[in-house]
Amino acid sequence: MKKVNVVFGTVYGSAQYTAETVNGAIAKLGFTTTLWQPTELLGFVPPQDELLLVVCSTTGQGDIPEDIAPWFNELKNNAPYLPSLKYSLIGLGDSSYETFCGAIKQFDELFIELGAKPLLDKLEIDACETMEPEIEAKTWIASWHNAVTSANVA
Ligand SMILES: Cc1cc2nc3c(=O)[nH]c(=O)nc-3n(C[C@H](O)[C@H](O)[C@H](O)COP(=O)(O)O)c2cc1C
Repeated sequence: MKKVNVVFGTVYGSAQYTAETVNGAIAKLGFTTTLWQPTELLGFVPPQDELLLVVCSTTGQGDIPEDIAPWFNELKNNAPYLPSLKYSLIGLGDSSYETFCGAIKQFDELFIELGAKPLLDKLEIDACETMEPEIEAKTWIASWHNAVTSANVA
């Protein structure tokens, strides 16, 4: 089975808890996972023969949290070409902002620029609708697993 890299960006900790929960759920499915701390990410170029899952909240006005912003900027500036990379995205946001889940949308645009391919539609979790984003994310992992299996990339 492929290895899975789980990375997260957070301000108040919800995205971290969500990332920890999905990391556990993916490991339970039999995948080998690495849960990266945002501080460890500088210099990390996602290996293209492994899967990438980004869990990220939005701050400011559609902005990327400060903890993961250096990695985002590094990827943007270095622009590694990653045509074989399959990525998945979970965004945490609040639909009372016009820039709902703006950070995960920025990640989506960045990975498309780098040539990477989304494994399935991103999940956007709305704080107006749930206080427990990790539960929605854990349910979504079933779709993620289906996509991995049907794309035959496991
Ligand atoms: C100061 C501030 C600014 C925010 N800006 C946005 C935003 O632009 N778009 C959005 O969708 N959510 C926004 N949010 C909502 C957070 O993304 C949401 O509450 C999320 O669950 C927080 O996750 P975290 O604990 O991982 O940081 C904002 C929240 C705060 C407190």
